[in-house]
Amino acid sequence: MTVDKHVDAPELEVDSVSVAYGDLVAVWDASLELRAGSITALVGRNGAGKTTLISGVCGLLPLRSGSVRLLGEDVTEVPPWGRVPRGMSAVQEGKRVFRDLTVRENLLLGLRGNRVKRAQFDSALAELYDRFPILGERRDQRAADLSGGQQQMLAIGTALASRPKVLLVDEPSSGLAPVFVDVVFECLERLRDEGMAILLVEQLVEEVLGGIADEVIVLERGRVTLRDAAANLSVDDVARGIYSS
Ligand SMILES: Nc1ncnc2c1ncn2[C@@H]1O[C@H](COP(=O)(O)OP(=O)(O)OP(=O)(O)O)[C@@H](O)[C@H]1O
Repeated sequence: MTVDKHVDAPELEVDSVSVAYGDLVAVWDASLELRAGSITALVGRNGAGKTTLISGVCGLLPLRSGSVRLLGEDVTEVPPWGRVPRGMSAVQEGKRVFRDLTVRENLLLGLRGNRVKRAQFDSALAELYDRFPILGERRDQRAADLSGGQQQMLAIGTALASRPKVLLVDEPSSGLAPVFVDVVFECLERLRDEGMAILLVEQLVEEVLGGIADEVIVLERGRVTLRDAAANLSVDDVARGIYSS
């Protein structure tokens, strides 16, 4: 019998990545793997390097060393816009939506930015409204008039326009009331259950361990200090990882 060696291959392989701002190295030698149908949470205190790592992985910041493989292909030298059609999409921190545009206009920009063909706009929008009914109901309203949780859903919906296999999400709970955090996390869990590989930067350690994460990576002063299945970890373990150095 022939065994397909790609069956268990990770969707994303980040190998010994370092990222610097000039002389300041903010991430040292970080490695991680994302598998289909899983959520990996990246935790660490403020300034640990979480956003820097995610920016290096999606190509917004150049790597000082190391490599990134996406669906088996080395994309280390591929610019961020070239990674999107290859299957990677990112949601940056702070609900990056265009507040003065309507929900529909925001989603259309996402479709255009992701090079979806014009003839497919209607079906792609219908798919997004199906996934997020509240966005469908409010399609003609300005994004500024949505709640924080709905704006975060819109940001995620825009990132989904390219039908990514790998989704990087930077602190989607930031600034949200707990009820909206639940809604956003449910949305991420649904995407995971549909087979997406998700890297989630998150400060809410209890929520991360309480169900949403399959794997947890702790980053401290730019270095990975702990990496394990969420089921094997307690909040204290993670706190020790964060405060060990
Ligand atoms: N544009 C920049 N120029 C120079 N240094 C930066 C820049 N952005 C971040 N840093 C530094 O890099 C380090 C890592 O910052 P980063 O934003 O990645 O941390 P973080 O873990 O995402 O923090 P937070 O949870 O506060 O968002 C910090 O020391 C920060 O001061």
